[in-house]
Amino acid sequence: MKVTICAVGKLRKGPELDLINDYLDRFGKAGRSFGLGPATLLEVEDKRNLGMEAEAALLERAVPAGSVLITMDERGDVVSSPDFAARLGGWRDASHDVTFVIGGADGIAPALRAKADWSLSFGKMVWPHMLVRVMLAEQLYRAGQILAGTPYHRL
Ligand SMILES: C[S@@+](CC[C@H](N)C(=O)[O-])C[C@H]1O[C@@H](n2cnc3c(N)ncnc32)[C@H](O)[C@@H]1O
Repeated sequence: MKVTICAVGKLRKGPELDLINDYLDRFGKAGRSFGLGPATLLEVEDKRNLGMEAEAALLERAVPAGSVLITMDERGDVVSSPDFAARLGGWRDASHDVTFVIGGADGIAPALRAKADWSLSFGKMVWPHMLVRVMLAEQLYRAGQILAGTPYHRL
C-alpha cells in the first residue's frame, strides 16, 4: 500500500525535514512485512505565486491515479490514533493506495476539498503546514506500530 503526502512548498534542510524523513523511513521499513508503505513526500511549488487554485491544480496532478484522496484540513474529522490506524488498515486490506494532501498558507481550494474521500483534522487550531507534515509522518508511523501490536503507542 503506497502512501503519498502531497504538499505545497519546498522544505529546506533542517529539523522538520529530518523528522519527516526519519518517521516516513521508519514507517516504510516497519510496515514492509505487513503491507504498509512505502511512504513518499511529493512537494509542489507554485513558483509564480498564483494562489490556492493554482496550488490545487499542481496538487491534483501530483496525486497518484486511483489513490484514496485525503485532505488535511482543520474542518475535517478529528480521530484518535487507534481509529486512524484502523482506517489505514482498512485501506491496506482493500488494496488501496492513499494520498494525504496538505495545503499552503491559504489552505486547500474548496474545489479540491470537495473531491476528497476523507478529510482529517489535527484539531480546530491551524498549524503551520510544515509542522502538519511532521505530525502526519509521526501519526503514520504510530498507526503502523499500532497495527503491528508493538508497545510504541502505549494503549
Ligand atoms: C496554514 S494552513 C492553512 C489554513 C487555512 N486557514 C485553511 O483554510 O485551510 C496550511 C495547511 O496546513 C494543514 N493544516 C493546518 N492546520 C491543520 C489542522 N488543524 N488539521 C489538519 N490540517 C491542518 C492544511 O492542509 C492546510 O491547508
